[in-house]
Amino acid sequence: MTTYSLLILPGDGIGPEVMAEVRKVIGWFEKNRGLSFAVSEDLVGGAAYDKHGKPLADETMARAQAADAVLLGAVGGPKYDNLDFSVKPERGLLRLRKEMDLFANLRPAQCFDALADFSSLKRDVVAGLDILIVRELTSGVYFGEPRGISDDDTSGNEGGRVGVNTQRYTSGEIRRVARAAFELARKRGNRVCSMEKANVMESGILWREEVQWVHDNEYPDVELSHMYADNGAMQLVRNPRQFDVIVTDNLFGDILSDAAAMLTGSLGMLPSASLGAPMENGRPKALYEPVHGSAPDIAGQGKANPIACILSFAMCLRYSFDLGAEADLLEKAVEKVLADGLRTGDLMGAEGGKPVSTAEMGDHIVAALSAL
Ligand SMILES: NC(=O)c1ccc[n+]([C@@H]2O[C@H](COP(=O)([O-])OP(=O)(O)OC[C@H]3O[C@@H](n4cnc5c(N)ncnc54)[C@H](O)[C@@H]3O)[C@@H](O)[C@H]2O)c1
Ligand SMILES: CC(C)[C@H](C(=O)O)[C@@H](O)C(=O)O
Ligand SMILES: [Mg+2]
Repeated sequence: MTTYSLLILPGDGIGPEVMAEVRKVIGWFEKNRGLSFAVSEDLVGGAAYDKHGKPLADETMARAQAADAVLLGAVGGPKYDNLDFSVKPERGLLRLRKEMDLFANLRPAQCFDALADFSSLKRDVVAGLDILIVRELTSGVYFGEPRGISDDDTSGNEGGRVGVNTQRYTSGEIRRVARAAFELARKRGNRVCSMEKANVMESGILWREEVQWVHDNEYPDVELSHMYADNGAMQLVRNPRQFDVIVTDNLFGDILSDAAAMLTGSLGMLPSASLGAPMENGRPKALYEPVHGSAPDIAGQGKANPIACILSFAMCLRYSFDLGAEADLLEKAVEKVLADGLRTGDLMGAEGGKPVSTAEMGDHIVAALSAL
């Protein structure tokens, strides 16, 4: 029997709360489906800073590199907002992404039928929505050099300081994430829309040209369109179902995926997979995490929606372990509890529903797994 090694990094705020529910799901698959996971747990973000004085210890980084897959909750919180930039909780997450070279961040936004009335958009606009944002995750303005804050403003204007970040992309970085998007599109609706700002940024011009090059040379069968990212944001809200796969850079992908989250009803619904190149065993380097953050406003109150984190584990089953049937089952269990009207606070609207806590939602999903 194959044993899959999983490193769990719950992190901060609601991270540990939602990850506890994923643990229940993992336990269910071990007991009922004969799967075997070697699960270990470690610290990231503020929790790691409290213990080690940095948001990711080198030993944790090494364990992440060695694991078959990493599951992460969330990092950050007001307690750490005034720390030096180099040790902020978010730097721990960015180090994992960069050093594991997780260049393709898959952020699917699906609207479950039971939540179509709950979205801030009309049911007609979001019902049946199933789009996939592929966000480049290891380059762009998040990592470009030069960067920093200096006293170099010589214009004579007040303050005198300058903040600098650099948007930088190479052909290779663009081509590899474009390939990931085209591959995924072939398994879905066979359409890719690439978003950048080629009208104002040279990096956007290169992005457009390289995505087109990959298309023309390697994926001519996939339908490709290009859109400016600001228009893309508008189109996502106007008519999101026009899209199948969206491929975009690190910063635009961050923003567009939060916007896409609200199409599904709540940020608490959106999972993600961050994938790199295949390891020796053929599996991609991978980290799975909800799109949402540590939600300090509701942390410690049992209010967090664990579905984004649980669906991230479904993505882990599918993309790291090739367990598509198990992933489908878990997604169906989520669909069932939503159809049964169970709602964490973020999903409670005028149409009502049965209010449940984080732990109760996890219990119901596990019960649904047994019932399906
Ligand atoms: N991947 C990550 O770890 C990640 C992602 C985004 C933000 N952050 C960090 O989290 C902290 C808070 O950031 P923020 O407030 O901008 O974003 P956030 O995603 O934490 O919260 C935004 C809003 O959504 C709600 N929300 C988020 N997840 C939810 C869930 N599962 N269930 C119910 N409601 C949920 C929150 O209560 C809040 O009102 C910051 O330190 C930020 O840097 C971390
Ligand atoms: C916490 C932060 C570093 C992160 C990002 O900006 O990538 C988050 O917003 C995300 O969407 O995963
Ligand atoms: Mg974000």
